[in-house]
Amino acid sequence: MDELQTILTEAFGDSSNSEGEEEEQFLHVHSAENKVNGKALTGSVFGETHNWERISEIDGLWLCKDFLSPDQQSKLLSSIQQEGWFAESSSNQAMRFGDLPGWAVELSRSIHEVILFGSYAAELENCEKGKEACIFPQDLLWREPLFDQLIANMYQPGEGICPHVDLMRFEDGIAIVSLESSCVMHFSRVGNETCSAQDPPHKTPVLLTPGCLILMWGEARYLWKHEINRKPGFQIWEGQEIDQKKRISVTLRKLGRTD
Ligand SMILES: O=C(O)CCC(=O)C(=O)O
Ligand SMILES: [Fe+2]
Repeated sequence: MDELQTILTEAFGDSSNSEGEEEEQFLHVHSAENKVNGKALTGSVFGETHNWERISEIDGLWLCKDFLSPDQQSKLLSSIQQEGWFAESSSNQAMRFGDLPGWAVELSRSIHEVILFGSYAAELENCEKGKEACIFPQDLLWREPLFDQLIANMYQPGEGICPHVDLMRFEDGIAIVSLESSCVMHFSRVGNETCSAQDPPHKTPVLLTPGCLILMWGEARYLWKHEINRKPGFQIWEGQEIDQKKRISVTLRKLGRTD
């Protein structure tokens, strides 16, 4: 068994013997391959390669565009649909605390795995070291549970979310999975607000495509606001206005301790 597989097996157990077998398992570890000698390293989870991108302007902001395959996205969407949260047109948000639904536990586990693979790949490639290269700090990655709160948001075309920093009641280390429509999420530094049209605050755009995962920790979580403005004229990427559809996102966080 190769080294990476050993680490994963130690961390998660044998994936063929996973818990919650009554839940449909929409994510599985199919293969793990690495090439320690060559330059190329393929960290593969669910039989696919995952690429991590660091948003260089913002410390602690990471994007994994290919987190979920189209098939995995459909399965996740149907798990969400089965919850019935968005059955009524008036409802566009659902929150769960504590014990998360089985599919969300599985999603958290997959997030843990892709971070672990990505971190291991970066270490083997021996590229950047230190804080800058860290996809997710170890103390956050290994906390138990990784996440115990979820919000599912559904946005119709034109709907978004105002600039905000997530509440302090949540710990550091937040994950957001995007489904259906692509959108641009903008990040702006806290304290850089200006109302002047001549001097608008600098915003960093990040394209969230269906199936992508973003992680926010440290500065990205505490010192930057994030927003999605889907009003006409704001969803521009590479000079083109994004064709908006309904969008669903799943945000996973960990409640802070109250003691
Ligand atoms: O829908 C999203 O992608 C973002 C959601 C969000 O920022 C939040 O719920 O705090
Ligand atoms: Fe947020």
